[in-house]
Amino acid sequence: MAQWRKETLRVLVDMDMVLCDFEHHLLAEFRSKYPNLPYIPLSKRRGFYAKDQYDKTFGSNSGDKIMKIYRDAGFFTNLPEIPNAVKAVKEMNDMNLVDVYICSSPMFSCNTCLTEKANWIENYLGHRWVEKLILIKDKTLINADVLIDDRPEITGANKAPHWEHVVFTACHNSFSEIGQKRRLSGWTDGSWRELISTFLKQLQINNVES
Ligand SMILES: O=c1ccn([C@H]2C[C@H](O)[C@@H](COP(=O)(O)O)O2)c(=O)[nH]1
Ligand SMILES: [Mg+2]
Repeated sequence: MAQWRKETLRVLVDMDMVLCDFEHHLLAEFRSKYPNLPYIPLSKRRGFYAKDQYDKTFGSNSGDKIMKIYRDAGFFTNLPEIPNAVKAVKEMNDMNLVDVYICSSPMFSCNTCLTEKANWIENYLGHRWVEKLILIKDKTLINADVLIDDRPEITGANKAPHWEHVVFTACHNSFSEIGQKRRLSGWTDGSWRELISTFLKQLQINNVES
């Protein structure tokens, strides 16, 4: 019987706070809309949901204002790029034996979020990449080797996802406890190459063993 050999490293790359700067844009919009209201500078952001921290710090009126901003049409299309993300992801996908997909959780409470996320990918990465876009609430259901994502805890229906979660450093998680997980601090210092090379070596070892 022919042996099944897995030959490519499948990498999932998240969107918000990995490819696109959700937090920076959210704060800029909040300050421009409400110049007289108190705000949380990015250096003081803690916890995944901005709304939760605004609720706790300034009351739910402030949290509701924050939420309204990211639910408004145009918010997701207009997110700026995380520095060097597009170049790095394209280079990663061009590496021998590496196949990159974009994997993002859509926000169904925002009517335009799905199409805006696809628009962002088309605008920044190009039309071909829209076919590599996976929009799903539960990332544990996707079979891949690596997931690069800023959310420190990723849980879902599959209690033992195949991928290894690498935590991408963002303002809200820089002080979060991440246990044994690896971190990627950004796209500008080239450390993503070493990370992917380590995974590739592991894959080659597994291929030889199988
Ligand atoms: O404060 C926040 C931060 C994020 N969200 C939403 C917006 C997105 O739909 C997801 C995160 O998407 P990924 O591309 O998978 O990072 O979470 C929010 O509602 N509030
Ligand atoms: Mg994210």
